[in-house]
Amino acid sequence: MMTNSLQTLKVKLLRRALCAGKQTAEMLGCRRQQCCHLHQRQSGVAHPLPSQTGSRTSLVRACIEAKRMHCHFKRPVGTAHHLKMHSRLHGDREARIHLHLARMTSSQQSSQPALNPLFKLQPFLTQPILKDAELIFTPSEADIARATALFVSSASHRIEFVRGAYYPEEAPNYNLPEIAFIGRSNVGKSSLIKALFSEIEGLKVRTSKTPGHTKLLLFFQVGRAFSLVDMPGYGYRQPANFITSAEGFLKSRKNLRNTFLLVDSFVGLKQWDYVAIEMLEEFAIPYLVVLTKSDKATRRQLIENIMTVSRVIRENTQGCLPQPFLVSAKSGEGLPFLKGFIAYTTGNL
Ligand SMILES: Nc1nc2c(ncn2[C@@H]2O[C@H](COP(=O)(O)OP(=O)(O)OP(=O)(O)O)[C@@H](O)[C@H]2O)c(=O)[nH]1
Ligand SMILES: [Mg+2]
Repeated sequence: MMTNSLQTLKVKLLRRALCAGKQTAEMLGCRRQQCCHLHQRQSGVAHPLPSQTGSRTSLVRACIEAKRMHCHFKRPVGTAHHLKMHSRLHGDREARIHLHLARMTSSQQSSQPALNPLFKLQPFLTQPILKDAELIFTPSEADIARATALFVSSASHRIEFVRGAYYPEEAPNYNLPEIAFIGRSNVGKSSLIKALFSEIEGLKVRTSKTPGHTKLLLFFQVGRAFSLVDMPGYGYRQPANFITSAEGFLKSRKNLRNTFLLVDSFVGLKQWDYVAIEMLEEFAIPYLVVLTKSDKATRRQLIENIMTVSRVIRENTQGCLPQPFLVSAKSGEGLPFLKGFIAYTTGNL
C-alpha cells in the first residue's frame, strides 16, 4: 500500500518535472527553420504534428538545462508554489513563465468549479478532466477579482484601441507585455476581445458573421498593464498577407508573453488548427488553447472536443500550456477565469 502511494507520488513529481522541462524546452528550443507550414495549406492533406521521436531526449536535456538556468521555487501567496523561470530566448528575448503548480487545498478545489467552467463537465466523466499536473492555473477568488478590475477603465488606467497594422512593422512600440489571439476565421477572436472589454464604454471591437472580417493586426492597450492583439483569422477567406503578417508578428514581438489559440468548442480542432499548432511549436513561443462558443456546443461536443484538445496537447506539443480554457463571449462563461490568466501571464497578479 505504502509502496503504491510512494510510487504514485514519484510519478506525479516526475510528471511535474517534465512539465517544467517542457516549458523550458519551449524557451530553449529556438529552432530557426524557415516556417512554411501555412504555405502548405492548399495541399488539402492532413498535416501531421511533429513526431514524438527525439522529444524525450529534448525533455531530458531541458530538465538539465532548467537546473543550469537557476530555476527556483518561491514560497507563494496561498498554498501553491510558483516556479519562476527566466531564460533568454533567441539571444535577446527575455521570456518569463510563471507556473502555478497545482497543489490546491480542499477549499480552493471546491471554488474551482465556479471559476473554471471546464469543471462543470467533471460529473459526467469517470476520469479527471485534467490530470493534476495539467492544472497549472488555480487562482483564488481574490485573484480573479483583482484581474477583473484591470478590465475596467479609469482616468489613470485607460483601456483603448491603439491602431491596426497591416504589416508587423507598423505595430505600436509600447513596452508592454502582450497577448495575441489567433485562430480560424469566425472562431470568435474579436468577439472574445469585445466581451473581455464589455465594460469599456465607447470601445468598438468589430465582429461579423462573415469569416475573414478582421484584416489587420488590431492593438488594444490596457493602461500600463498589458496589451491584447486581435489577429486576422486563418483558413477560409484569410487575408492575402496573412502568412507574412502573422508569422512576422509572432516571430518579431519581443514582449509577446502568450498566444491564445482559439478553437471552436462546437466544431473542434480542424486541419488548419493543426497547422497553426505546428507553427507555434516551431516558433517556440508560449501558447495555450482557448475553446470558444461554449454556449453553442452540446455537453457531448464539449467533452469530445476538450478531450481531443487535451490529448493533442499532451501527446504532440512542447510549448502549449497543458490546461485549456473554455469560454463563451455570448454568455460570459469563463471570462473572469480567462481575465485571471491574462493578468497572471502578463505579470499583473
Ligand atoms: N454563440 C456564440 N457565437 C459567437 C461567440 N463568439 C463569437 N460568436 C459569433 O461568431 C461569429 C464570428 O465572430 P468573430 O468574433 O467576428 O470571429 P473572428 O474569429 O474574429 O473572425 P475573423 O475576424 O473573420 O477572423 C459572429 O457571428 C459572432 O457573433 C460565442 O461565444 N457564442
Ligand atoms: Mg475578427
